[in-house]
Amino acid sequence: MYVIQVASECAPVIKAGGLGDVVYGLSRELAAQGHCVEVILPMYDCMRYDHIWGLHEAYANLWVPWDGGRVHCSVFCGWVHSQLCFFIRPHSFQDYFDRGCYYGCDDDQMRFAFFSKAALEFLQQANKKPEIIHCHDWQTGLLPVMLYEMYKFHGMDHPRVCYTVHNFKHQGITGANVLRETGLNNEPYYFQYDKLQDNFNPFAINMMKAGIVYSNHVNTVSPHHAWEARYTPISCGLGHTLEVNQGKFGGVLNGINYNFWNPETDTYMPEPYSAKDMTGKAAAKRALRDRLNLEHNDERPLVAFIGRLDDQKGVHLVHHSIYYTLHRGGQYVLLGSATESGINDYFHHEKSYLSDNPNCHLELGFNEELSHLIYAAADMIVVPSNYEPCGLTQVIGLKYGAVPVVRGVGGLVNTVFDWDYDQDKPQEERNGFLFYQSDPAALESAMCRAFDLYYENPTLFAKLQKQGMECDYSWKKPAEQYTGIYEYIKA
Ligand SMILES: Nc1ncnc2c1ncn2[C@@H]1O[C@H](COP(=O)(O)OP(=O)(O)O[C@H]2O[C@H](CO)[C@@H](O)[C@H](O)[C@H]2O)[C@@H](O)[C@H]1O
Repeated sequence: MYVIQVASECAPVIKAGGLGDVVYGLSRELAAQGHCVEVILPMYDCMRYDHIWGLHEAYANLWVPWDGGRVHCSVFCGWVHSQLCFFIRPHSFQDYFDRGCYYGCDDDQMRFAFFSKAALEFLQQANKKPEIIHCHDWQTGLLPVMLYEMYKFHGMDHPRVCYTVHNFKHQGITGANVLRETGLNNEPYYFQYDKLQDNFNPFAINMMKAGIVYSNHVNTVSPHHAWEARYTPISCGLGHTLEVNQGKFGGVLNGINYNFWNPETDTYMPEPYSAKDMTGKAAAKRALRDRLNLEHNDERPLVAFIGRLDDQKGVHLVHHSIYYTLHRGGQYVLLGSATESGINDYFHHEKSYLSDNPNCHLELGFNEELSHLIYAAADMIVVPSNYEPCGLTQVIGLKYGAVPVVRGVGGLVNTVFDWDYDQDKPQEERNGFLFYQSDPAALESAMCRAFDLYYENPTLFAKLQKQGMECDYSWKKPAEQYTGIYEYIKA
């Protein structure tokens, strides 16, 4: 099958979080299973050009109809670790993708509406005929609208659209001007409740709702989160839209790419290791302690948090996990970045307060290389999220022998099975610790069991680590599920 992914991220060249991992990992696995896969991305000035091989201009003159005129774009093409990617670069005074950041601009909705339109225009002008266009998150929500309301009538009547929601919190809610600029001119038509109108603001359109309404299939990234989205307020106002579209909505659990996330081959670590021989993990711990000036003391378990410092991730519990770890004699390493200034200030303050502590390091920023070393060095990884559509850090942690301590929400309950209490799995298939309430006492109830096992029964703790490393969260099964969805909507 010929599949084109259209997204705002693809790791490692463009990565702000898990979306990038998914677009890359799924594309590679689909290709390995025999499909032809291409990825269309914005060409940001700040992306990791060092991860692109053979970058060259493939189409010099892509003219994109926009705001009653046309915008001149170039399309570059290159390989990101064997994955063929196209990068769209507009030459307009707005400099949509030359902002030194991926997101966070006042006109984000306009930037990504433009990108979606340019992607379709590129497919049409380059005469590409994908059977499936796979769109991700609100940034590409208008693509199926433009496909079925405009481009279908210009010969693109074949592609079917699969739309994946990675995070219901960010929906791309914006005004009617986006419709005018894209050429979706019939405002009263799109401002209907069963079309693009936001469910709560009658004067706004909702780009994620647009993707849900117009795509042939919609999914989120774990079965449990799909259930939460239907039956709890976690879908942030889109519950009724999902109810109406329930026949085409489901959940596919994310995988991770074991070529990239694998302690046996990871080049960011000092020594490789595997479930059979864990000596390399001790070397990673030494390297991390050296790098971050932490005390060298093998008695202390190393606890880590890696992720966006955002309300979603349960920052109040992340904060509590630092002090609980120190109280239990452990070491703590945090790697995270915050976009909200309040949260950012809070963790900067915490960082300076703890700066002299030899058992704690807070690294505030985004650092792919360091994240690999932390996963490898950690004994436990904490994921105390308020909500979590899937979560990748616990799955990566498992592969590196970091035992996950997670809150039982979203995809975390589809991937982590409690060592003491899981009702369905035998103990030899369990891999971590869970808690359910979102308060410090609940977090402690799980962390306490992890620390007790580490201190009181190291042999069993090592067994638990190995069981986690042997779990299979590769992309093989999820990619087969996506192929099934593609086949179904294509028929
Ligand atoms: N400061 C930092 N430095 C280096 N690396 C960092 C980093 N902060 C995060 N990362 C990396 O980014 C990825 C984050 O994965 P998450 O599952 O937490 O994604 P996120 O919440 O962004 O995305 C959303 O999409 C994904 C994919 O569908 C869902 O799993 C998730 O639940 C949903 O919220 C991991 O690879 C992690 O190592």
